[in-house]
Amino acid sequence: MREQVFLYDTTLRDGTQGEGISLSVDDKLKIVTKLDQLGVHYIEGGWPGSNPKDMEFFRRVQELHLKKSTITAFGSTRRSGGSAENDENLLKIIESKVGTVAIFGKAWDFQVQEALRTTLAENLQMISDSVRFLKSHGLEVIFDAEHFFDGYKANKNYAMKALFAAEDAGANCIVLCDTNGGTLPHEISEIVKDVCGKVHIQVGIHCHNDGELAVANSLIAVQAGARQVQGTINGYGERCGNANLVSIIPNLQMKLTYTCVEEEHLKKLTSIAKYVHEIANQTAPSNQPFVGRSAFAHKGGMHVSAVLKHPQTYEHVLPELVGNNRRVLVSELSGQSNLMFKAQEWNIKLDKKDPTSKQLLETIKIKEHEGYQYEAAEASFELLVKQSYGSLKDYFILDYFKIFIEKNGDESFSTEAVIKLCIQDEIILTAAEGNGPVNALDHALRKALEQFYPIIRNMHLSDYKVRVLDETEATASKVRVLIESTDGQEKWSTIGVSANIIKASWLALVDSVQYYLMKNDDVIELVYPQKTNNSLGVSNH
Ligand SMILES: CC(=O)SCCNC(=O)CCNC(=O)[C@H](O)C(C)(C)COP(=O)(O)OP(=O)(O)OC[C@H]1O[C@@H](n2cnc3c(N)ncnc32)[C@H](O)[C@@H]1OP(=O)(O)O
Ligand SMILES: CC(=O)C(=O)O
Repeated sequence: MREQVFLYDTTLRDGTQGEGISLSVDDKLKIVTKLDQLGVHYIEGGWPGSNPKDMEFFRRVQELHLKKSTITAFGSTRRSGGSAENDENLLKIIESKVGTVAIFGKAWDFQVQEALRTTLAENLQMISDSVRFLKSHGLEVIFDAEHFFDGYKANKNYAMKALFAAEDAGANCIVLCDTNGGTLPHEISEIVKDVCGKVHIQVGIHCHNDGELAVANSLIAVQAGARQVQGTINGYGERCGNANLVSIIPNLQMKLTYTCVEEEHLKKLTSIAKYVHEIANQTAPSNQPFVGRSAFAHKGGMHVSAVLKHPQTYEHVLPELVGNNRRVLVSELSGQSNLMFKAQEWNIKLDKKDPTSKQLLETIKIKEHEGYQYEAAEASFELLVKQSYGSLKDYFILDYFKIFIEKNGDESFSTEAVIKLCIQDEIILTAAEGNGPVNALDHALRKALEQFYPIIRNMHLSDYKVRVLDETEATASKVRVLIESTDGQEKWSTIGVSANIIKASWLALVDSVQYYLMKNDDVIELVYPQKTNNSLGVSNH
């Protein structure tokens, strides 16, 4: 029988204490909807006594019809020397109309003396008064014992008294917080076990990641008896962050024997992690466990060879179980197996023994040595494979291009490109201006191609990156140009390498256009059959 572990998400509160994370009320409401769909039990919306935004959140969240999640408010125990009934923070919690609240109180004598500047007895009274007050208003009360593990190590007797004060006042759950994030797994295990043997209400765990152990500490706390786990999506939070629920959930559910969410909801983890990164305006780390783009990306030839035989050889879980997917990267570290996998994706039949495959692998390794990086430019790689196997239709031939850059008297520069192409036996000469040489070339190329392939209007370049490959050569250095393009739906990346930045850009640009035309060949054939029935070569590769 699997035991239930309750999830308590604090992305909207502790998560926003992370540097660079700021969420509007609308952002918070969107995240709440997703967490409810995942099946998170508690969602801490914010601190009503902190700011008007959080107060507005608690007003508006009542309009959502949540299926699974309970919204909770956060706050501290009453101020030292005051009364709970008159405490502004506690009154704001009541005003927020939540049914559940988490209040934090000090469990470390050092903190009581240094941060609160009050007596140990008054702190226990603050905990007790605050819990009792909130309970008298009919709330479910979760008591977050701040700095519990440091407090336990410094003065176990006092740390336990803080917990008993909350329990005796009627708290429903006691959460042990590793607030400074420095506790080690074996300490967490021993201390949680001890506490679970001494209190009679549910015990929870709240870990920070300062020792990069927040996930491990949360898991071991559950094994030691904790039944509520607090954390954030993607591990956002104060300093180095909170325990990452996106990793905790599959570990508890797939590796250990606990239930947190319904089995089929595990598949939502990848999309929810991405969604929250997007809303929080954060770059998703590609190596994020379980859900990152690289979490199941295999690069070494040996690994790919084995994974193709059985995924378990280099994967700890199947990617689809958490909504992710397996990827194979191509680089100088590839073997034939990498090529086989990629070719399969494009419906090309490759034979490991075929000399063309061997030749292709050698070409890749030589090109990577020259500075190409195909794992970052899969569209260029696909073109290379198709060209090697003679299945690439060429759409235009470059005769020449010329670029004119003029510096005018008023400090401004003007740039113009002239291009001559052969497209379907016709010679086309176009000129265009741009705000730089690559932009002018792009415009001139499009002007020529649009006459034959109007579909080209649907695509544009969305990113252009240049990397100097050998800095010691200064302006004579080789450069790698990576271009990202999009048609509004798909994105693709292409690459060019040369000591001449214009040439490198041209190579990447031509690949980008060529790739788009190739991907839309059926449309081109359908709409302009008379213009595509010959095959012309572009000497780009
Ligand atoms: C471990 C955690 O993550 S706890 C959550 C931390 N998060 C935040 O602080 C974000 C939201 N905070 C805020 O908006 C503000 O700090 C407020 C509105 C809550 C308080 O603001 P201010 O009244 O200006 O106080 P300030 O932030 O400067 O100091 C905190 C006060 O709370 C007191 N305090 C700290 N912990 C507790 C506690 N558990 N119980 C009661 N009082 C506490 C401190 O002693 C200090 O009191 P002092 O001003 O008498 O020295
Ligand atoms: C309560 C809380 O956020 C902490 O102790 O880290």
